[in-house]
Amino acid sequence: MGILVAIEGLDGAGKNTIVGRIREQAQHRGITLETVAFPSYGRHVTADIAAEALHGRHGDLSQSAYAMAMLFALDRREAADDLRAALARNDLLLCDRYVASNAAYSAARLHQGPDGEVVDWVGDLEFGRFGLPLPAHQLLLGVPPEIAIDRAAGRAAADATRAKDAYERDADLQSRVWRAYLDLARVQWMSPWTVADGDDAVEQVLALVA
Ligand SMILES: Nc1ncnc2c1ncn2[C@@H]1O[C@H](COP(=O)(O)OP(=O)(O)OP(=O)(O)O)[C@@H](O)[C@H]1O
Ligand SMILES: Cc1cn([C@H]2C[C@H](O)[C@@H](COP(=O)(O)O)O2)c(=O)[nH]c1=O
Repeated sequence: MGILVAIEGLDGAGKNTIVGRIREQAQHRGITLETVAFPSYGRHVTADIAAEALHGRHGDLSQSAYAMAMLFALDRREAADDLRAALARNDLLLCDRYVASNAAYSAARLHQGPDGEVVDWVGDLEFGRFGLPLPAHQLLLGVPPEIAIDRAAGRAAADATRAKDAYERDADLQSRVWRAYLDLARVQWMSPWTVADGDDAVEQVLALVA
């Protein structure tokens, strides 16, 4: 039975890049690993509708923080059996975004803290009612908004399929999400957290299964 580790961070922080580096190092070290990214674009309709809403479709759907969080939560609920199976056959299951993304973005949208109503609602819904596995560890990529926003802009300029969505275009929201993530890490929401980047992030994750 393996462990689930969630990689969290801002849009453009470099989560996908770090996950790739951890995968490469895990292979060298004989650690069995699977990775999964949320939202599950192209696999679950809930994820695709959420993305479409953040690109201006589906009327006023994206205006509701709770409606958006519910779509992201239902996307993970559909993946729950696959997550448990991946945990059973690997040392490490690495999630590029997990439940804490919902907690951080929802809290930031609603101007609430880590002890606010929406963070409790996300935890109760996803870990309680939906029975999603708790992460053994949550790693927040220590990349602040001014850097993450630049990286997301560079990516959008280089790749027409990565145009910025409503969350990525909102610099104030990104700053509040950063604060929300730091708060979740400070209170060690749901499981142990660390904040790291680059080689430190890679080594911290691999040390959990060494
Ligand atoms: N350490 C780094 N230094 C400079 N650029 C980086 C670094 N890590 C990632 N990038 C670049 O920043 C951009 C965003 O990286 P990436 O796609 O890994 O971020 P992400 O956190 O997965 O983003 P999102 O959540 O928005 O999908 C990419 O163009 C990537 O090449
Ligand atoms: C999984 C998840 C994501 N979000 C937010 C975070 C991003 O701004 C968008 C889309 O995610 P991507 O990594 O940029 O593709 O959705 C969220 O609010 N809640 C979640 O659970």
